[in-house]
This record gives sequence, C-alpha cells and structure tokens, in this order.
Amino acid sequence: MPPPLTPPSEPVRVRVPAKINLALMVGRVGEDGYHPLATLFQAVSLHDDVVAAPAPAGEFSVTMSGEAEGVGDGPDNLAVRAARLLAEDHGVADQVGAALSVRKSIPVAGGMAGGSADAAGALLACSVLWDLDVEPDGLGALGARLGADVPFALLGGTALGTGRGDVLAPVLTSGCFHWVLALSDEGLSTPAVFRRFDELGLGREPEELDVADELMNALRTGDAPALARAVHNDLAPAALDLRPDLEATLRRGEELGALTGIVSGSGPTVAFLCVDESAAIDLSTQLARLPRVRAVRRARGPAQGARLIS
Ligand SMILES: C[C@](O)(CO)[C@H](O)COP(=O)(O)OP(=O)(O)OC[C@H]1O[C@@H](n2ccc(N)nc2=O)[C@H](O)[C@@H]1O
Ligand SMILES: Nc1ncnc2c1ncn2[C@@H]1O[C@H](COP(=O)(O)OP(=O)(O)OP(=O)(O)O)[C@@H](O)[C@H]1O
Repeated sequence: MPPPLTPPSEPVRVRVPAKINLALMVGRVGEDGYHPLATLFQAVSLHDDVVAAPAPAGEFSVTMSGEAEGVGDGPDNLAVRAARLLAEDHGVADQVGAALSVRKSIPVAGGMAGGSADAAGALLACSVLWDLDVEPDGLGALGARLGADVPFALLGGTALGTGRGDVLAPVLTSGCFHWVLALSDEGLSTPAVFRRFDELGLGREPEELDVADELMNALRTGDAPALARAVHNDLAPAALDLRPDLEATLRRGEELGALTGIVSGSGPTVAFLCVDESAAIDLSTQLARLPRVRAVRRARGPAQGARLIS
C-alpha cells in the first residue's frame, strides 16, 4: 500500500508541441494491427496547453477550449485517459484526482499528433500535481500505451522513431527550420489512412525501413534546401487517395515559393518548408486564400517537448 500523498496545491501548466514527420517509412501491418515504422519526427512551435488542477480523489475531468471542435470531454478524452492511467499505474487512483483544462491550437485529426500532445501534457502535469516519483522514462512508457506519438510529444526536438514510432533516439540538428502549415477544413482518421495504405499494397520490407543519410546530414548542417530534397512520407499516397484536393494545395504552395510541401503524418495538414522567415510570412499570406484551407499557421522547428510553464 503506497503512503498517503501530500494534498495537491496549485494548478500545474504544461505546454506541448505538435509534430511533423520529416520522413515516414512504413512497413506491412503486423498481427497487432500496427505498422512497423522508421520515422524522423520534428516538434514544431504550434502548441496545446494542458492545466491540471486539484480535484477530489477519484475524479478525473477535462474542459476543452480553443480549436477543439469534435473532441469530447468524457472518459475517452486522451487527456483524461492519461491522467487516470498515471494514477492507476502508481496505485493512487483512489487518492488523487485532476480537473484538466486543454487549450487546443493543434488541429484535431490533422496528422500533427494533437491528441497525443494532450495525453503527454496530462501525464507531465499530473505527475507534478500529485508529486509522484517517476522513473526517467516512466512517462514515455506509459504514454506509448495511449498512442504511438505520445512518447515523442514528451521528448520533443528532432528524433528517430522506430517500432510503432514509440522507440526514440534524439537526432542532432543545427539552426531552425521555418514551416508554414495549411490546416484543412476537415480531418482525416489515422486508422483510415493506414487501411488505405494497406489496400494500396504499399508496405515496405523490414530492411527498407530506413531514413536516408541525406536527411540526417541536412538536419545536422541546418541546410533547408537539402532537407527539402530529402523529406519523404510513405502515407502521402493513401492520404491523397482519400483527399485528392490536397494535391492542389501541395502544388500551389511550391509554386508560391516553398522549398517543398509534405503531407504531415497521416494528413490532411500540409507542411511547407521555407528558406527563411520572410519567405514563410509571404507564403502564409498567399496560402490562406486556397479552397479547403481552413487556416494557415507559421511554426519553427525543432521545438521543445512537453514542459512546465509558469
Ligand atoms: C501517423 C503517425 O502520426 C506518424 O507519426 C503515427 O503513426 C500515428 O500515431 P498515433 O495517432 O499516436 O497512433 P495510435 O493512436 O497509437 O494508433 C491509431 C491507429 O493508427 C494505426 N497505426 C498507428 C501507428 C502505427 N505504427 N501503425 C498503425 O497502424 C493503427 O490503426 C492504430 O489503431
Ligand atoms: N484531447 C484530445 N485532443 C484531440 N483529439 C482527441 C483528444 N481526445 C480524444 N481525441 C480523439 O482522437 C482522434 C484523433 O485526434 P488527433 O487530433 O490526435 O489526430 P491526429 O493529430 O491526426 O493524430 P496523429 O497525428 O497522432 O495520427 C479524434 O477522433 C479525436 O476526437
């Protein structure tokens, strides 16, 4: 029986980044329904904020605000599931509670790991609120049980992900990359994109699950044009098959001066890499006028992983 916890005091605030996959190499689906991956994640400066405030023991709730359309506030919400899982894993589910608030800027079902960000934020915020003793990789291991992208939302920066995308190794980068994100007027379901990927028969052999040296070198030297030549997303054909209109967004962004455009993860957000900040400002103004583009955001990468804010 763990000792009784000190009663929680002030709300704890955490900021968590969205991600882009600079490379996403996908194998054939396994018996567990997941696809083996090799991916290069980069966290970018588009964030959700998660606040955990004290609540009576056994009560776990969430209030959503910001760009949270379509996300429920019941027990299936990923932030609530994360808080409950953390409490159960530490054997304190009947001693602690949390009133969570999530302010969303990361698009819902946008391929930028928004739900995973909220789960990561809730794990970190509640671990501090409840003053838990957490092993160095304890939150990441718990997070992987909630979603393949959760460990990276905790780590941030730039990292190679293997396994389901949850086994991480940080990658050296220099400088800062300037991204313009075209947010879509409608989300895409991640499982649906993986299913279409299977139907198209696109899975790689295990030995082909590798990230190109050119990409690693471009990151190490901070060379945006070289990075633009090396980015790759195996899920793009499946996402474009489900959303053919994204092709026009990609083409137009490149015509308007982006170094390259990629579908972000499972889509439908399209991420454009620009040579510098001024090119990113120009592009973002022009892209806002495209059909089916709900909003345009500028972001820099790499950004920090989940962190406490005052
Ligand atoms: C597309 C990516 O964002 C790329 O980073 C991720 O692979 C998806 O990560 P995620 O949304 O956190 O994924 P999860 O919530 O764990 O899984 C959602 C669904 O995506 C599919 N999925 C996910 C990860 C993976 N390696 N193989 C899969 O096939 C499965 O159908 C799964 O049921
Ligand atoms: N706190 C949350 N924020 C966003 N979505 C949530 C949350 N909790 C549950 N969900 C559900 O999770 C699903 C996926 O949403 P999410 O925004 O994570 O997609 P995504 O960014 O495309 O995911 P990924 O990039 O990790 O594949 C949605 O159907 C959404 O309703």
